[in-house]
Amino acid sequence: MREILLATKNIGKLNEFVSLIGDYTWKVFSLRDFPHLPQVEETGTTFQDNARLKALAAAQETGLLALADDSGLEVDSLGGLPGVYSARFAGEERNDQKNNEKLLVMLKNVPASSRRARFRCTIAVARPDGQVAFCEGVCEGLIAMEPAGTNGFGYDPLFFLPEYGKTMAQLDMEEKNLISHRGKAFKASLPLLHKMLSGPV
Ligand SMILES: O=c1nc[nH]c2c1ncn2[C@H]1C[C@H](O)[C@@H](COP(=O)(O)OP(=O)(O)OP(=O)(O)O)O1
Ligand SMILES: [Mg+2]
Repeated sequence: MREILLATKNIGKLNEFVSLIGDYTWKVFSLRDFPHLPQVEETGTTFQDNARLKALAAAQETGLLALADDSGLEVDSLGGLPGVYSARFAGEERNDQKNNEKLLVMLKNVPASSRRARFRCTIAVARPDGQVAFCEGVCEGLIAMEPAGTNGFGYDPLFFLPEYGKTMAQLDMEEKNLISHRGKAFKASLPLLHKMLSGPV
């Protein structure tokens, strides 16, 4: 059977990928199946750099085809921040609640009309032989004035989707996967996955 390693430590992302992979007849591994792999430092300055670092390390250390995601939130009125630093926005210890609070404070006096933002996701698919390919997905929205909803993770409670009248955290996972940056990037990656699985890994 085809095998793929989902190289993320984020349980929210992992659940979304497992749901996205859904019916495909792949055997899916996660980093929990390889607890002794070293931590990958996300030293890149772009989503692509960090996605490559994570996917390549996982593929080379396990011998499996590996898929990694580097993603984040770009807020126009903050010049694209927190961007590639989204996970570490309020400090190295990575706390979603604190990140959301910091974002609201920074946008305190910003009116609704200037709160445009987008989630961006770059997926890297890497083979143990060092071959890497990338896909991207984007989801446009607005930063809400206060959090709403309990689904999802990260900045979902603050990410308002005008066409739904809901935040991302008020959608269920299937709804989120249909429109999210990650869902779009994953769909775009399917031909790549098939291509990279077709040769000997
Ligand atoms: O759908 C999303 N809904 C809400 N927030 C999101 C989403 N997608 C990314 N984000 C935020 C969370 C985190 O603050 C950062 C990702 O950081 P990022 O380094 O890619 O992921 P991570 O450290 O959580 O896990 P890992 O690197 O092991 O995949 O952007
Ligand atoms: Mg990370």
